[in-house]
Amino acid sequence: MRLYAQLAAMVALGLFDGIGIYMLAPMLGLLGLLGDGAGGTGSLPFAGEALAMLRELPANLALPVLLAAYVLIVTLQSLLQRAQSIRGTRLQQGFIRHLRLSLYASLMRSDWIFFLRRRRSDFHHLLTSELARVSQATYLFLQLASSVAFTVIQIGIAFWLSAKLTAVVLASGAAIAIFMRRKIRRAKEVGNRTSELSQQYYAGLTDHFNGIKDIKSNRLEDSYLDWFRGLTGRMEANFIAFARLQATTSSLYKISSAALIALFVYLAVETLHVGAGELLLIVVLFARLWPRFAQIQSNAEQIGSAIPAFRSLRELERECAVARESGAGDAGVRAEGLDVKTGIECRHVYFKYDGDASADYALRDVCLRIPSGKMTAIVGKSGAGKSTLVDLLMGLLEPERGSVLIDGLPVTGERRLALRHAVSYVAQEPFLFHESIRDNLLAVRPEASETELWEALRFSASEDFVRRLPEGLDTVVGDRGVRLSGGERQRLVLARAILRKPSILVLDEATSALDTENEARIQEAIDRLKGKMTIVVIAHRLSTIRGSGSSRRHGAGRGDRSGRRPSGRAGRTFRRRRRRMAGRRQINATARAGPLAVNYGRDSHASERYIR
Ligand SMILES: Nc1ncnc2c1ncn2[C@@H]1O[C@H](COP(=O)(O)OP(=O)(O)OP(=O)(O)O)[C@@H](O)[C@H]1O
Repeated sequence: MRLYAQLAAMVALGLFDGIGIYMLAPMLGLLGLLGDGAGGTGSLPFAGEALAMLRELPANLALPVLLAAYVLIVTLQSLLQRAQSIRGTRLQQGFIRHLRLSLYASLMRSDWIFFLRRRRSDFHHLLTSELARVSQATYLFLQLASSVAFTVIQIGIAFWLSAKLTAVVLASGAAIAIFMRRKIRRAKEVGNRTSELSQQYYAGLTDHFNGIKDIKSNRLEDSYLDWFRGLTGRMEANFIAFARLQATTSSLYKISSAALIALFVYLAVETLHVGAGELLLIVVLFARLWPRFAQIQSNAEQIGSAIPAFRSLRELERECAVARESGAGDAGVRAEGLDVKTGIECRHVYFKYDGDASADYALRDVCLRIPSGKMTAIVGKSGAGKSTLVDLLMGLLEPERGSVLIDGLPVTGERRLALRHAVSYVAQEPFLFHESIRDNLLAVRPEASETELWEALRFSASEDFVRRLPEGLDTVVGDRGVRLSGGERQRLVLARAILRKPSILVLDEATSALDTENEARIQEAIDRLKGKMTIVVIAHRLSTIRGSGSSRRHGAGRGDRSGRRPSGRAGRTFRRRRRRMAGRRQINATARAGPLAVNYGRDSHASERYIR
């Protein structure tokens, strides 16, 4: 509706402008510059009548009345123009915000695998640079619509004044427009290149600043500078190519305009014998119209160059729609956290990252059970698939075959979201927002009280160091928490995870950056959580898990709690199992408090063993 109102305003503006110009005729007639006869105002519709009416007024009033009418028309036109320009900006910004929102929401609702397959910098690029190009193009589109409406009205007026002359001008205009279509195609090519180059620019910058420590410590600055110099050179050349294209079309329009006016005057005077009033108005109209043609062309070129950016945005939105998580953002679906009563189970789960048939499985035929309210550790060497397994357990990934069950029910659709609502995850590389410690903690539970914040900090052995900071809870942690040590970051992220009071706590090598003392404190705290929540711990080595020396250690290829190899019957079983597992990639999951151990190898049949 707003767009239609805007178009109606554009038409009105064109009419006002035409009337303004048309008023020149009686004005000139009144001043005696145009005759009354067929060659003067007499040849113009209404102009002769208007002049006759003005002449009936007292002599000293005619000119002021005419001038006042002129000022009124121009004032109305300006007021309309003002309203139209504000409405135009509203329309443009409304459209851009809608695009921004729908793209961001689509990204947020896409599944995890979608993010694993895409480069993050592409999202930044699309949501900033490409969106800015689309925003500019939207503004130009409105301007173009306004120019077209204006032009059509003025051509209508010109037709009314002199159909023959207008037909000549329009035919020339059409010929030029056909010729100029090539320029619009060329503008699209330049636009494609702009998209590619700015995508490379964003991706490069993101990578380089993420890896700035490596660059600085390995003295790689010069090679990155060379890359930057090369890319910015190409961007500059591309920009100049576009400016050249625009300058060429603009000068072509100007030259053709001069040639046309010359032809036009010649035809009017020598062949068509047009009257002076008519000729004057048509020349004024076209002198004003021609720049509009040029502007339409220039706008069309710029819009053409932004079309690739618009296409990329639509394409991303389409991809997000395909990757949309079921239940995510649906009206009425309110994900409440699941309460795990008996446990989480994997039944013959297969998973691979690449959809390709020849791609290797990251997990093959995995069966395991994680009892609720206890702590389960998943142990295996690097690349064994621990993180993948945990992502499946958290409902971030879906198995290609097999199923993940909570309390015996498969995790699909809404239950997947509910499961994630119940999980607190502490990643291998802890992430903190560039905000205060308080804000970082409140991000997961805005209603948490000061006491709860300190409790969580105490739990994660962070209380002492936070109290020592000059601004305490209000200390800003820096970009990704750069102002804190790795261990401090890990402890804060752990505090944040606990603050959510999850029913499942997943710790992915969460104590790897801690010294022995702090690790022991955290493990004591985790011990206290047992029975209150289900805890899943990922570790490279069994030794990472507290009490591996003092508690039971399970899994093929390992000795008993004293570190000695078992002898007798147990020893034979132990050696047999070790031989069977030799050469296989394996994961051992040990339940400290429970009797569960899981062993499986990439090429073996999954086996689930209960020890004791
Ligand atoms: N995003 C991904 N795309 C493709 N393959 C992946 C991806 N992430 C992991 N993989 C592959 O899946 C396998 C298991 O990886 P995963 O990260 O689960 O192992 P991990 O046991 O957690 O390793 P680490 O202890 O080193 O973190 C590896 O072979 C890895 O190369």
